[in-house]
Amino acid sequence: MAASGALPIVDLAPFFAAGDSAESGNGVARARATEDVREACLATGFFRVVNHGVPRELMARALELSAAFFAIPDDEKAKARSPDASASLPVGYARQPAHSADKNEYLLVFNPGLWLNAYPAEPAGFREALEECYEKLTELGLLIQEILNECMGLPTGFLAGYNGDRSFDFLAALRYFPSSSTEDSNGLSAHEDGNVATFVLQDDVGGLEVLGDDSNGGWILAEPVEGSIVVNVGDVVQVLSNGKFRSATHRVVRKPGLPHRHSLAFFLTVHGDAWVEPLPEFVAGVGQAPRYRGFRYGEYQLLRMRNKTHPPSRPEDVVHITHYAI
Ligand SMILES: O=C(O)CCC(=O)C(=O)O
Ligand SMILES: [Fe+2]
Repeated sequence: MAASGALPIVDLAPFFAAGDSAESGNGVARARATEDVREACLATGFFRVVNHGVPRELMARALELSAAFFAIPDDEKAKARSPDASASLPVGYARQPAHSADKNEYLLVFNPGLWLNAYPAEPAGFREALEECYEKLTELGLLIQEILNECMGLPTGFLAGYNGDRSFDFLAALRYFPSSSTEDSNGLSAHEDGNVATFVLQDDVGGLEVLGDDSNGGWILAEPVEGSIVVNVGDVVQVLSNGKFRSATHRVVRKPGLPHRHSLAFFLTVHGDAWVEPLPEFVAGVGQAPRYRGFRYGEYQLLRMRNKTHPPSRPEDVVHITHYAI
């Protein structure tokens, strides 16, 4: 059961206003927002942003067009897939296999400026809405990365330099199937995201839940709030911070009697060649032993993908970030 309690709200307006000297009202407001992000990352790893720079009209339009896309017949949706089965990226439409515990279908879009995506022909305007969302969510992602840099106490611009390549980010348009009272309610099993941070827009159906920290226990409902974007930190930040910042555990639950649920999730990631290990600021600098071995991000991504394509028969063989724990 989802515990009551709400996600912390972070107002990003001061980052879009002019004037950023530490003494100005704006500087104070930025510092407050940064502290709010820090507290959320130390607790559950989840928060909600408002005044985030992604136009409301665009969010509503993208979700509406996404619903229109998923409503077309399956054989039509299946056409929005890479024509080349050996393509290096899983662009386009896919549906969870029937045996999967996850009950959803999705359309994946990679950086439109760098990759050839597979878009559906219908509905008109969907491709444009996805590409606009991609651009705006990348901007938001980089702003949040800058804020994380600040709240992790890293030298100015460190994360921007470490993660300056945008070729592995992606956007997922998701649709969850309604659940009948005779099946279990899982929509997306409890998991942590492997990336830097994830940004979720959702319709008004609800179902995204976040695992609370020790003080509030249980699952917290990330309720739909129009115009807001739910943000969670992923495994890369957890490792860089040597476990100090939480990669949030979350899931999607389907309640019987509710219609399909639609969401758009943007994944800010690092390049596959990026080396991920606890940063000195969180290890030697503070007299702590590293809690993770270093790894190449692409290796972790492949192992996680194999969890899905070849689910291990023993649950303990599913690869999580604990794979690299010392
Ligand atoms: O659909 C959502 O609200 C969340 C999706 C998610 O957690 C994921 O795709 O990793
Ligand atoms: Fe997730």
